Amino acid sequence: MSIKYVATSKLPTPWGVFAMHGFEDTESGKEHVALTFGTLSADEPVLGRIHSECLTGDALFSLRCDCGFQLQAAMQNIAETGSGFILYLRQEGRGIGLLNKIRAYELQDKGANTVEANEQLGFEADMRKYDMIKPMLEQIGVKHVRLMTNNPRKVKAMKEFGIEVVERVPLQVGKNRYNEAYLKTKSTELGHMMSEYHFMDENK
Ligand SMILES: Nc1nc2c(ncn2[C@@H]2O[C@H](COP(=O)(O)OP(=O)(O)OP(=O)(O)O)[C@@H](O)[C@H]2O)c(=O)[nH]1
Ligand SMILES: [Zn+2]
Repeated sequence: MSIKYVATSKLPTPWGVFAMHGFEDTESGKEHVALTFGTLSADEPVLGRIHSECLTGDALFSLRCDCGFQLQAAMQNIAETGSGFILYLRQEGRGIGLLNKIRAYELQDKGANTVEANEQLGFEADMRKYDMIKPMLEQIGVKHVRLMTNNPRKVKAMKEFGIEVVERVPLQVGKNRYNEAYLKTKSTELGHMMSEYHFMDENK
């Protein structure tokens, strides 16, 4: 993998003005983004999130998953803390791509769970790789992280790449009647830590 830093711009959001840093994986052609807020320290732990692309949840308001709610909560937490980062990684559908995710959703509409659907399509449950994290964090100057996630695989991956995860910060938001079974499968089959999830108010 070779990750090339390309450019930085401002990204004004409802939670404040982030900086948006663009990266290219020159081997795969994938374009990744790092958002940063405030001044990041290389010596102190920084609040951050590694977020995998979910077009349906992040941009199309889907209630099938928790992604969009987690992204918003992470941006809000970072702004309230005064500093932090989000690595927005273009590995849609846990690495199988958007169209295969729609195929997987079709199978889930017929009764498969999220893991079974991937397997019926010939994929592993989670195909993501995290080797872009290290060069991206190097570019934004982060070495020690308070990681917002419920996913133990992300914590493990960061440690494998030599980044210290000082703390795992739970990010359990957006539970609703459409993603309840999906969240349960993430917990039982993929090892996610889910103890603090509460139902969202869908009328909000
Ligand atoms: N293949 C597949 N991918 C899904 C499905 N539902 C959501 N996804 C993808 O799962 C990924 C979720 O990524 P993250 O938001 O980083 O979350 P996570 O790995 O579950 O861990 P957290 O940090 O706890 O949120 C995204 O790439 C989604 O597109 C599904 O049913 N099938
Ligand atoms: Zn999602």
